[in-house]
Amino acid sequence: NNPCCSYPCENNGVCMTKGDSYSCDCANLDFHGKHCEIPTFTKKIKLFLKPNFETLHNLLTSYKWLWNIVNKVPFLSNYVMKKVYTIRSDMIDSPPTYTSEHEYITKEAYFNYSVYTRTLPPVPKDCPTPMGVWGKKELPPAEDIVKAFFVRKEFLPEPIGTSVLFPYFAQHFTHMFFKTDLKKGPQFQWGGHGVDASNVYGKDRDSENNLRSFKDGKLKSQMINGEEWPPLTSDAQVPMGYPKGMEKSQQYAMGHSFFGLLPGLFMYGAVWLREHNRVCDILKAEHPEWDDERLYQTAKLVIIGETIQIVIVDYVKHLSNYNFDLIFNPELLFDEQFQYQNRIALEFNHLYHWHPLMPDEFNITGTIYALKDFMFHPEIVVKHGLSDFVDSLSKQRAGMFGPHNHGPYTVPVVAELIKHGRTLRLQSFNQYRKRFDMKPYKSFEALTGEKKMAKQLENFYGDIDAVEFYVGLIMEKRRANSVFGDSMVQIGAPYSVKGLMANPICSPKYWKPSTFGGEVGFNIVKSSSIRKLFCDNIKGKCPLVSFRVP
Ligand SMILES: COC(=O)[C@@H](C)c1ccc(-c2ccccc2)c(F)c1
Repeated sequence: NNPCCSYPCENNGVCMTKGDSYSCDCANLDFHGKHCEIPTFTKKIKLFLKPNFETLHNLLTSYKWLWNIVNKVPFLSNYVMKKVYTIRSDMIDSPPTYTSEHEYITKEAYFNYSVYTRTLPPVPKDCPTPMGVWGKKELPPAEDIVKAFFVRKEFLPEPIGTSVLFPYFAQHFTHMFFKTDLKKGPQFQWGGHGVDASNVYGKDRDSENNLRSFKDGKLKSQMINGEEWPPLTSDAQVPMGYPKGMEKSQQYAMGHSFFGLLPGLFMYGAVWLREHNRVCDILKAEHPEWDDERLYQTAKLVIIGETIQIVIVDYVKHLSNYNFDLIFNPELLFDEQFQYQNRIALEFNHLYHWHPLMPDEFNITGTIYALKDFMFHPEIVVKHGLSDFVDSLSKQRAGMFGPHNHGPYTVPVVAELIKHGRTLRLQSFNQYRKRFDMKPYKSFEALTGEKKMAKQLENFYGDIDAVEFYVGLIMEKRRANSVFGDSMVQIGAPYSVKGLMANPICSPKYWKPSTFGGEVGFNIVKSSSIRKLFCDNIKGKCPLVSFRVP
């Protein structure tokens, strides 16, 4: 059978069968030899000089005094940030190379936008085991894995003090580009492959037109108790997945049909709506001669810019837990070869399933809501007011990403995710470790950092090289004072950084004052932060707005 099932080619060499033998294609790689195992001379030097992940991570998350200096010296902080941009982005194939439908390169991979791209091709169908050659003939039932390792017994709080504001930001932000079209299949998606602010403005022109007021560039909204909120679907006809029996007066219209489900998403929908309309007022004051369309389109670009700024300096800064202040500055890449194009990968979608961060109940200024009382009740946010709501989420701890912390409502979601990984024949966790420059784990104990679960995992999978992608991410031991394990950072960071910096607004032709309505708009982008996003849109005293509990 297929000799490529054992993945004999190292360093991203491409395995090609020839009858029942194989050859490794090492073209355009810094390696050669039968298995692309021999580095070229220059590569040897680079590999020697490359600091290993462990040292880098420890350096970045300790030595506060050192980073306080680096953060203050632009020459140094810009140098470090440019390294982060280039090293991370270079890990992503651009143009995209594989899809879930073929284990070899096809023209589909480039021209078919309606599927997620794949960083590693699917395991060939004619292999001895689901993971190639390792492990058992059959993978254990997903339900058994979930029951044994994922189900929450008691809420495990996130160790560094992440607040519930954080996972809701993650969910609202990533629903811009994680839009699986399950009717067609788990490899199909209907998103725009990047930060396109479709979570605010809707998925297509039709939805956009229904959400716009067509006055002064603004989006439709309604005033309730002196605060600005999203309109109702009776006023803005966009598809919102509300359950049948739901009261009409609670059916709010937003950019994504899913956002009516959770008040945390409604909160972000509301604050971005206010921010868009606030920016329109500022732009109109600057350009009284501009019509509705120009105000709308320019405000939209400002919102995209604000989103990327906030994601880098607040959101990613928090989850990386680095002492180094991350910077959003596209100019750092202007003297590099850089592809301003992005394609959302299936693996990025899978790794971003952070449901363990969600608690089972929410404390909003003393009122406790069980998750089931939260769902499809966006009016809770209106009742408490935006200020008290964001303040409460900033004070409540999020859950830890790891084993035994999936709440009951998320168990079916994660079981389905594991099944999708199998349908789409994702390669093993260790294969992805190698693809992202990490050493594969040699034992189950090395992966989990303990004995009990390692033994159980071994009973299920038989071989460490047969552990599935998402299971590996969940079971991986976490480093001290980190939100995630090494693999989540090392695999997620390239997708994340590429997705942010390859946005068109970061390209030289876009990244200039005139794109954002002049210096005023440009400065709104550069000075935005999660705290400012809320405080600029809440009258009176600003509440606590933080991804970390006090
Ligand atoms: C040097 O490390 C990095 O590049 C930092 C900035 C970094 C960047 C992005 C992530 C990240 C990982 C998973 C999902 C979303 C973001 C991350 F965990 C760390």
